[in-house]
Amino acid sequence: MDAYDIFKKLTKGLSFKKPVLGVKNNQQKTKQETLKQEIEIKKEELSDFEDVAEIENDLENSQPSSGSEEEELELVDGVKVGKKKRGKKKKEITEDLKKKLLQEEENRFRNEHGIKAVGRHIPPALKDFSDLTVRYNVPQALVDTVTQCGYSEPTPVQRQAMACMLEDRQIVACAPTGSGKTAAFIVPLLHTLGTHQGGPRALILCPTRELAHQIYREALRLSASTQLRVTVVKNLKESKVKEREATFRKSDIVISTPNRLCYLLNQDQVNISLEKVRWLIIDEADKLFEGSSEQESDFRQQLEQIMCRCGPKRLIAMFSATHTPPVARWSRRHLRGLVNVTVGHRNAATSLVEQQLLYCGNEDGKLVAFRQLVQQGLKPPVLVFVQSKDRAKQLFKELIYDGINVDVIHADRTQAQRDNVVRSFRVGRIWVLISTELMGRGIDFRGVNLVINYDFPPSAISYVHRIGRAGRAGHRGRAVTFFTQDDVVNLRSIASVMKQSGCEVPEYMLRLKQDSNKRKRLLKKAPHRDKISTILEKPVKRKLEEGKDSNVNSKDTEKIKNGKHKKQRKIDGTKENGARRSTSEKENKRKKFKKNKKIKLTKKPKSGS
Ligand SMILES: Nc1ncnc2c1ncn2[C@@H]1O[C@H](COP(=O)(O)OP(=O)(O)OP(=O)(O)O)[C@@H](O)[C@H]1O
Repeated sequence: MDAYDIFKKLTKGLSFKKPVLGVKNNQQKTKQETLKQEIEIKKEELSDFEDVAEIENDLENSQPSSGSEEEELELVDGVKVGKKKRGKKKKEITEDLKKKLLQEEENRFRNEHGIKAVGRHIPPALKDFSDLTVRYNVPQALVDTVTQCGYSEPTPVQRQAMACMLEDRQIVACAPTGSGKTAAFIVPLLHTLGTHQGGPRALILCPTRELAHQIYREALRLSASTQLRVTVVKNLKESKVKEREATFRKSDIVISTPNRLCYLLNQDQVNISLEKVRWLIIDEADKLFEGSSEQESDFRQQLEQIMCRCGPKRLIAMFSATHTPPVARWSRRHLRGLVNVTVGHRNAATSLVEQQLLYCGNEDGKLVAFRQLVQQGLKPPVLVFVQSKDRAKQLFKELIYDGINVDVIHADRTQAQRDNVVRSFRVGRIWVLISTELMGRGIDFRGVNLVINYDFPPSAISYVHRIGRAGRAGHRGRAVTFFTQDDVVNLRSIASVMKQSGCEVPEYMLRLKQDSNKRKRLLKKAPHRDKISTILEKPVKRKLEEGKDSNVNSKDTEKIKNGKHKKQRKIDGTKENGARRSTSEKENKRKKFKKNKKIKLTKKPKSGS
């Protein structure tokens, strides 16, 4: 006991005038500050919450009395000055501290997994799949099915989104491509819906038919241990509509594009109720909300129609790898108690893909660059993106005659053809698949090694999704993006995405001026490009002949010099010296095809037709 303490005890209950109090207060302040610091240090040292209350008590008990608190003091034998009861207050402090520490621990866990969650009372992220059973009573059989699918631990988006959905929280989740968003919403649905009752009680909307089928397959896989029925809306021929209606009613989960669903709902002979719908999932939400105004977005009207038909208790969850202002605005307005979940940086490309930009000069240069990539050795499967159906067809014609195992998918192909192509690509019968933006989103082809953006993507968002077809579920991939002078408008935004995901890009690209009007125009209308065709314009040809172009190897140059290179055509379509492969089987087929086409065109229409 020092002089100060003796003095304090002796003067207990007496009041002093300012000068003495001032000294005392200063001393108390410094003591309190030291104590606070001590508590903070101890808190940081704590790793186990259980001990917190105990240590907090110890610290508080060792705390010297402050001016406002009375201390038990024996003045004369048996005469005691009372002490304030602090038990209740202490308990409150301990509870508060416990909560704070739990929250801190939760935040630390989220940070470790790159999860950001914004909203009120956010459910803690799952530590592993067994948390599903412990915290939410999810049947062990369902958890076992998840692990049997090869999912040993939840991905970051699954950790947070599953917990939110299982606590009936509406969410907007934005997580990198290939990070398991599909399972993130399917597993909670399977648990929430419980037993088979029909309905439907959950609707999943997505932008393309291909994606709907893929989600359907994943839902089937994950629901193997349940009695729930899952269906995908397909084939809406008049004759089949009644049949579809029946299947629809018997299903617990229905997957569809908004177009198909609204078409079915609006059929006169169909009477479908969405009253029982509990969950409405919108996958690739930003794609569906594309268009800056309500008039531009058909989807918003379709969504309103669907939402009006659903019961008042329906909940909404939106998922995508990219997040745009229209989605943010809409969700803020319509989703009560919303939790915004973001994994990593918003609108960032997956870090699993090694990205590269390749300047090709012009359209001919692109074809040369493509062939060079082939010569260097492509590791299939390879996905090639072009900007339109016409260009997809043109590139296909070029590559098929190069003997590449290639096919093409675009909106002009029949459903059967599209299904067939997707199946063949999945099983490895096709090595190179040319596609329009149709396959740019959501499609999960396991193990795509290389994505080639033959035509520059119309926006950074499109770029993120396209290259995200590679580097999925933890596997690494590569993306090569061709560009010409015509693509400079969007070059900076794409270079920035690359830089953000850790790729090297030339500094000048990040400093390029951006013309927002031009960029908006490009979003609405793709730039005009020359036809994809093996036309060697003079400067390129000269370079090739001189072997100056770094994109061309010596073999090519040799062939060009000897006039033996494949298929050179002039702009007017006549063949150049040495370009014909009259002996080749493929060339014969081509001639035959042309001949047949001519015959068809010159045939007189039948009378009466
Ligand atoms: N927990 C997990 N562990 C391992 N693999 C997983 C896990 N969850 C999902 N996957 C696999 O990851 C791949 C990508 O999943 P998914 O298609 O759901 O990604 P996504 O996030 O929806 O991608 P995109 O944004 O491109 O649509 C799938 O092949 C899926 O089987």
